[in-house]
Amino acid sequence: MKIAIAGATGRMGKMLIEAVLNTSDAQLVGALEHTSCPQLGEDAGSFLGKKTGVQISSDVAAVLANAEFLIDFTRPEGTMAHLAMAEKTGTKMIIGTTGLSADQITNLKKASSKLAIVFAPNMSVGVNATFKLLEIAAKMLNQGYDIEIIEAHHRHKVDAPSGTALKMGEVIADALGERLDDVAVYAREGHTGERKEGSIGFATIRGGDIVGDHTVLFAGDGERIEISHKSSSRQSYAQGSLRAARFLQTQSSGLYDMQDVLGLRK
Ligand SMILES: NC(=O)c1ccc[n+]([C@@H]2O[C@H](COP(=O)([O-])OP(=O)(O)OC[C@H]3O[C@@H](n4cnc5c(N)ncnc54)[C@H](O)[C@@H]3O)[C@@H](O)[C@H]2O)c1
Ligand SMILES: O=C(O)C1=N[C@H](C(=O)O)CCC1
Repeated sequence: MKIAIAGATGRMGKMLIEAVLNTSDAQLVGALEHTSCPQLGEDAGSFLGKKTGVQISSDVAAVLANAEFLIDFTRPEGTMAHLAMAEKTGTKMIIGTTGLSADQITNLKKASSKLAIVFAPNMSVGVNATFKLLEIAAKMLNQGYDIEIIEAHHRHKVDAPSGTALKMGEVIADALGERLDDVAVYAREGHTGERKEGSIGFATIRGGDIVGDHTVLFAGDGERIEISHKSSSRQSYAQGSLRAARFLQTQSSGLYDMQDVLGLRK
């Protein structure tokens, strides 16, 4: 698999470069960064003390012309710019960027009529298994349990709630026959009044180097059930992304997520 990495100097970009270099069926063919990145022109493996022969570049057209796959963990505006070029070059995309707007997701859907894309807020196997556990729990605890989603991430994270927390909310709302937009409560402050029955609350913690923790609390009378996932390394996201690339080898178009990649779709 000829793979280019976008956001090559970021937390995920570096993890992905290392994973590609250590994977026998993958070859690093490009490393993208935005035009003001100080490391442009450096070898993409220099942070590992390795020479890969791939320079960090901001030339999206040139990098994508040479790549079968682009793994993109950047920012929504970067991902959209890369997508526009990938549509021209036919480079399949694995997108982990979170915080996309509804319009940006509509653009992804349009592009996927001709381009194969995996787009998922969390590439780890464990989180995607947790989505299934939440679906089962929500169906079993659909009366008398208040649902709250608590997520914690490092101090550098720029979007909230996390894409994973929002997806957990969607999975639960869907299992309960609701639309997340109708039942979500994203913030509480001041005199909020009593909790609205059937709402799904979100709470966000940001601090230190927390890789990513998610807990869904089902709070009933006299008991609480918690379903938690905790990431201790970004490796699980990188390995999931490589699984997504392998999955896309046999797809010529369509928008997929990790449930498709892992064969978990019902
Ligand atoms: N889906 C998942 O499994 C998963 C896992 C971890 C992180 N993420 C998401 O991935 C994204 C990146 O996370 P991170 O911790 O690596 O962030 P980061 O800030 O460490 O890295 C982002 C990289 O993108 C680059 N970038 C920023 N804006 C750009 C633009 N407009 N064009 C091109 N490049 C641009 C930055 O220079 C940087 O190298 C976030 O949205 C995060 O929520 C998703
Ligand atoms: O570190 C981040 O940023 C993460 N973002 C994803 C999200 O928003 O859910 C996945 C977990 C890590």
